[in-house]
Amino acid sequence: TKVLQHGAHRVGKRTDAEMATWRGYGLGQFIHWGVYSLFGGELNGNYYNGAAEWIRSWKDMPHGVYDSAYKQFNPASFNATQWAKMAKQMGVRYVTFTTKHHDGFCLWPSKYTDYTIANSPYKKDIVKQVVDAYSKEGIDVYLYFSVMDWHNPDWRYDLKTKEDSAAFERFKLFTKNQLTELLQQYPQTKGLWFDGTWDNSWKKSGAFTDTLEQYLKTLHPGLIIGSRFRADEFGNRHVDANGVLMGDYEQGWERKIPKTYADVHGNDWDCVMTIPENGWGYQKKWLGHWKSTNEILEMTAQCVSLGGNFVLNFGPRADGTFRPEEVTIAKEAGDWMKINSAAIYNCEYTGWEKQDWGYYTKKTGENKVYMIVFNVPVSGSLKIKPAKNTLVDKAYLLTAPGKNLSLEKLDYGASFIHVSSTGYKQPFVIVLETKEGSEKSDEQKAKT
Ligand SMILES: Cc1ccc([C@@H]2N[C@@H](C)[C@@H](O)[C@H]2O)cc1
Repeated sequence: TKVLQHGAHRVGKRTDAEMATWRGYGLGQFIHWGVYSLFGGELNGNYYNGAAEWIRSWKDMPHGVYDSAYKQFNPASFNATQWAKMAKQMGVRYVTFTTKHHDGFCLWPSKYTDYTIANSPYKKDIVKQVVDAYSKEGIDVYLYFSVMDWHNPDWRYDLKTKEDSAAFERFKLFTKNQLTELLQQYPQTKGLWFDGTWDNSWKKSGAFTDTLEQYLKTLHPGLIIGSRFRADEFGNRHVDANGVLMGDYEQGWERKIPKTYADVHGNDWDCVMTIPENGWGYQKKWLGHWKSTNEILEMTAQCVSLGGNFVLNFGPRADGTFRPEEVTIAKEAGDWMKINSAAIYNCEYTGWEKQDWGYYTKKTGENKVYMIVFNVPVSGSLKIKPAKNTLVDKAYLLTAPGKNLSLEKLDYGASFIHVSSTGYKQPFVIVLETKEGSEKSDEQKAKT
């Protein structure tokens, strides 16, 4: 391994209480809201075929049109309490909210630029309303912050000239100042979700990113920052030159989910996901397929079963209302979570061999394993193969703890759980009560 000045400062997961809370969330909400929400991916009847929050970069979008649109941003009926109650009902344990996206428009009254909500017709501090309302509902708040800032004239994609470097020095100070005011104005914030850090200018600023991260954590002890923030002195991102994660959790799973536990390399991680195929800000027209509630629940179960959190994005309209599809998903997912959240909250990877019917989760130190069943085979026989030195005492539906399901022992320590093969409209949870021990083969039994 190389001796790095600005690589990872910790190998393996954080072991403090704040990170343990983060690890147990299971389900989160992402919200993308800003000037881009005014356009909804459309201008003069033409639709941008990229992600709606990137519409400023569309060749058909004159920068002057986009950069003056904030003068129309006036969500008079915005009600952060309604947002927070919808999120509470959905069963999310944390929310990640866009304070400033790539366009540079600040949803808080930043002292370091005029391009903020304070100079819009709405005037009021949106970040404060969101932080206060969600915290009041008991939902932890994380702030999304884009380093890349298309509005700030000192932003640079690369550092080629002395002038570039002089400008970027000003930009780095601007970034540090904005992050300082966010943490000082909104101290309830539990973490920062960084984006827009892939360009050479930032990759060439490894030492600065290291110093800044340490400064932020000194300013706000316990602060949680993912792997998308830092670069090491060689410009490596997410993992340093020695392959060690730089950050409190792996932040690379954007619109994708790891297939196996090996893919997560023993790190904490979250997956952030859109309901349509792509697009985070409000889009008038969702292109292609959008996910059903059952698909969302399956992604949630898949993430928790591999030790991560699933974070579902909502893109409210410029007036602060949500699309009906989003309201429906929040309601339906919440109804399922009300019954089944024992298999999601504070759950982790079990190490049991994955089966086709769905996903295993378990709580640390509990002699229970949860089966979250999505695909019941035509036989109605669900195969289970406990981890070695683990026996299953009994099995029952989470919703019917008094009624044991029939467990048929098979060879090699496997068993069948026989359930009805039809009639399912949504996933369900089976509880396996476990104990230490190993299956005695017939020969072994015969010997004793
Ligand atoms: C190529 C690319 C860059 C940035 C993004 C941003 N990350 C997501 C969390 C959204 O904020 C999206 O705009 C998506 C794709």
